[in-house]
Amino acid sequence: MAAAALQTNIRPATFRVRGLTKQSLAPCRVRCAAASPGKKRYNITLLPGDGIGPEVISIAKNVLQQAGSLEGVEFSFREMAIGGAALDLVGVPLPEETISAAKESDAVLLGAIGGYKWDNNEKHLRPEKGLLQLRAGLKVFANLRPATVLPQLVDASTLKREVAEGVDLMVVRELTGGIYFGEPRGIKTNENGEEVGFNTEVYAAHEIDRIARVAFETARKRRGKLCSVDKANVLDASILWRKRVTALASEYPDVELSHMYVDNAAMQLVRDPKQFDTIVTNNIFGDILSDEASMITGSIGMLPSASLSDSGPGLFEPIHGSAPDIAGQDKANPLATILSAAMLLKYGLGEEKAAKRIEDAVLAALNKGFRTGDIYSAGTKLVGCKEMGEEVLKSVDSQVPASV
Ligand SMILES: NC(=O)c1ccc[n+]([C@@H]2O[C@H](COP(=O)([O-])OP(=O)(O)OC[C@H]3O[C@@H](n4cnc5c(N)ncnc54)[C@H](O)[C@@H]3O)[C@@H](O)[C@H]2O)c1
Ligand SMILES: CC(C)[C@H](C(=O)O)[C@@H](O)C(=O)O
Ligand SMILES: [Mg+2]
Repeated sequence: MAAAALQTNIRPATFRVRGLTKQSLAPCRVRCAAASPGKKRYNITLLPGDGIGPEVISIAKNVLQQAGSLEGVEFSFREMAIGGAALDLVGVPLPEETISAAKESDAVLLGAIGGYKWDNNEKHLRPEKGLLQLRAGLKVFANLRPATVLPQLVDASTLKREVAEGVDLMVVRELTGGIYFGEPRGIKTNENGEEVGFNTEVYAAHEIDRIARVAFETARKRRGKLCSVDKANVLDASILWRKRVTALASEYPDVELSHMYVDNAAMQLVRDPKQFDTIVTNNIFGDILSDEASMITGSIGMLPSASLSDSGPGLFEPIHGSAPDIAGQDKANPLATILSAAMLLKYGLGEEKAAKRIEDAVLAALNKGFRTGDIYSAGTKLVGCKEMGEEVLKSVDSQVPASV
């Protein structure tokens, strides 16, 4: 009953994923079967989730399908429940059927989870728990969050034009460790009868090494600058983090490594964001700094992300949440999710041409002046979530063949 209730648009899986290479995080290679002649076929798990999640996912799905079809790529979509939607359906935030489907697919595209309705649930019955279980279950330890100020959106930034213009940085966030998962944790009553809440920031050397390698490789393919952000002046876990990252630097002589305390990094991001190329940091600092970086680009509604493991499907999601304040009002900016679909093609499937089609279509829609409310500025055309999606779709259609 649960499986039937959770699934829509189900098609059977027809192939397996071989996975990402550890060293280079090259796109995973997929063995294809049962596609039309000359076509490649991939299975995608869609997790719309809550709030604006379903609104932005239905748009991103259409864009993905269209860009793929122009490049000889077919998709089978399987929609599954997660977060509050899953709690309402079957009483848990990550049903067994959902994690199984995600593991069997070639890539996972998620909208967002969470909402007021479930805010007072016990912690194991919160939508957020489902997302954390999904990330842990897929072992997606490397979360890439690019923040790029597009020339079309410089005026949407809250920073001055000369500060925001040309910003192009990548936050590499460790995603399956640190204080989010560390034990012991909990709320207990101490000897004075007072309640005490506690969590543990913990990193093993191998967890630091593998995320640092991803970051060095990422920096190497970008502008060759890596800034490791920690709190090594206070936290033991950060002292080890800095030691391990420093030790790896000799393997990447072409990458210039620097270190920065997180409080300074938060300040430098708004003072002079152009100083950053690639930032590597732990789970919680990456969560906070990426939201901060998103505003430099104009809106949190613009930032996509890719979460990758050593092998198996990647998870692709906008960095924003379910935005309950605007859910159901056709106000959400779908571009972060559309650009997450482009990251899915590029990092998850190695379909760079189809990815480029989506990126170009987003730029084309912006060039035509279309803006959702969060990125609106005088002289541009205010549209809703659906219309922005339709404009991106039209731009995908009207493109000449993409060159990568
Ligand atoms: N990955 C996720 O699914 C994820 C991420 C962050 C927060 N959450 C959850 O989402 C819920 C709301 O959290 P929050 O309010 O702190 O963060 P949020 O990101 O949902 O919203 C913060 C602000 O940004 C706006 N916003 C977010 N996305 C937007 C978009 N695409 N277009 C236009 N405006 C957008 C919202 O309207 C709101 O004013 C909570 O339950 C939280 O736990 C989920
Ligand atoms: C919803 C929450 C668990 C999540 C996080 O903290 O990782 C979110 O803020 C994010 O950035 O994806
Ligand atoms: Mg966050």
